[in-house]
Amino acid sequence: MQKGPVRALGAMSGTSLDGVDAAVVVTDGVEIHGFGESDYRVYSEEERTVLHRALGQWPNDPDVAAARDVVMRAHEALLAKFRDVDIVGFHGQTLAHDPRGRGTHQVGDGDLLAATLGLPVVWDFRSADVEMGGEGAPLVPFFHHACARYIGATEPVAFLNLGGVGNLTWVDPRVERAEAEGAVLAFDTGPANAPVNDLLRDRRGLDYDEDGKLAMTGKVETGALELFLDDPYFSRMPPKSLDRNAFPEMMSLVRELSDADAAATLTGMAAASVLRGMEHCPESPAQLLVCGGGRKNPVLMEMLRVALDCPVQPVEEVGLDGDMLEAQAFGYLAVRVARGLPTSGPSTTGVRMAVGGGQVSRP
Ligand SMILES: Nc1ncnc2c1ncn2[C@@H]1O[C@H](COP(=O)(O)OP(=O)(O)OP(=O)(O)O)[C@@H](O)[C@H]1O
Ligand SMILES: CC(=O)N[C@H]1[C@@H]2OC[C@@H](O2)[C@@H](O)[C@@H]1O[C@H](C)C(=O)O
Repeated sequence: MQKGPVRALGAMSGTSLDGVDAAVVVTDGVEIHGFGESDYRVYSEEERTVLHRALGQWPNDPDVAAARDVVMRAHEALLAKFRDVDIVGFHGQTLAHDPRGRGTHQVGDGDLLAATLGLPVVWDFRSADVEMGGEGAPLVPFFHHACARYIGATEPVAFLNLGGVGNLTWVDPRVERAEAEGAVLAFDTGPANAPVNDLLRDRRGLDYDEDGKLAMTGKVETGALELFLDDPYFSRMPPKSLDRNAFPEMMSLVRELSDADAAATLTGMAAASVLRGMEHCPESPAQLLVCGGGRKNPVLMEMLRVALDCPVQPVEEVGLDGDMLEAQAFGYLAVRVARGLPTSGPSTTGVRMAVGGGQVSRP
C-alpha cells in the first residue's frame, strides 16, 4: 500500500439491525487526516426479519445463507456509490458472539465484496483476536484514541457508543500510541438500544422508541433494575464484551409492566450499565462523548447527565459524526491491518498481546 494517508471506506452493519453505515476516513492508520463522504442503506422490513431469524446462529446453521445474501446485497449497493477509494474495511453483521466458547460470527464475504467492488477489502476483523484469547470486541478503541488526538484533547476523555449494545473507551490522548500501556481502556457496558427496540417491535410494531417518547411517560421499576444490576457482568473487571442477546432475562423482568414503564425501565437499565461501567475508568474523564443512535434519545442522555460529574455530550460538539464513527473506525482499522499495525490489545479486548486482526482480500 502507498505511503502516507489513504482514503479508506469503512462499513458497519450494527447490532440494532437498522441498516448499513458507510463512511470515508483519510488516514495513515495512525493519525486521522480528515473525514470524507458518508452514506446509509436502511434494511427493509423483510430484510430485517431475515437478519433477526439468523441471530444467534453460526456458520452453516439454517438461516445464515439468507442473512449473508441480505448483508452482501446491502453492502454492494451502498459501497459502489463511493469514488476514489483506496481500501475498504468491511465489518459485516455479527450474528453470534461467544468469545470464550464457540467464537464470534460476522456474516459477510470479503472475497466476494473485493471482486464486486474491484478494491482491496479487509474483513473478518475479530477472529484473530478471539483465537489469541481476546474478547474480539470492542474494536473501535484504537480509533477512539486517534479521534481524541484529532479533536485536540489534552486530558483523558471517554467515548460512549450507544448502539444495540453499549461500549465505552477511556482514552488518554497524551499517550502517543494507542497500543502503548495506559493509552486506552475499553469494554462493552451492557445492552443499550437493542432491548428497547425489541420491546417496541413486540408490543407496538415499531422499530424503536423515537426520542424516548414512550419511556418519557413511564417510570423506572427499581426492583427490576436492581435485579438486572445483580448480574455478575457489571462487577467483572474489563476488558469484557457481550453478545447482543446476552441478557435474555431483561424481557421477563419487564413483562408485567405497562408499555411505558417497560420502556422506561429498559432505558434505565441501559443508563445504569453505563454508570456501572464508568466506575472502571482509571480516572474520571474530562468529557463523556456519546456516539451511536442512543445519543438521540433524550431520556437516556438525561439519565446519564443527572448521575455523572463530567459533561455528557454528543460527539457532534467536538466536530465528529456520531452516526458514522463505527463505519469510519472500520476504514481506519482496515488501513492498520494493511500496514501491519495492531487493531486490539490487552486493554481493549484482553487479548494476550497486541494483534492485527482481519483478512485482506484483493480483487
Ligand atoms: N431519535 C431517536 N430516539 C431514540 N432512539 C434512537 C433515535 N435514533 C436512533 N435511536 C436508536 O439508535 C439505534 C441505532 O443506533 P446505532 O446505529 O448506533 O446502532 P448500531 O450501530 O446498529 O449498534 P452497535 O453499535 O451495537 O453495533 C436505533 O435502533 C434506535 O434504538
Ligand atoms: C461482537 C460485536 O459485533 N460487538 C459489537 C456490538 O456493538 C457494540 C458493541 O457490541 C461492540 O463491542 C461491537 O461493535 C463495535 C463496533 C466494536 O467492536 O467496537
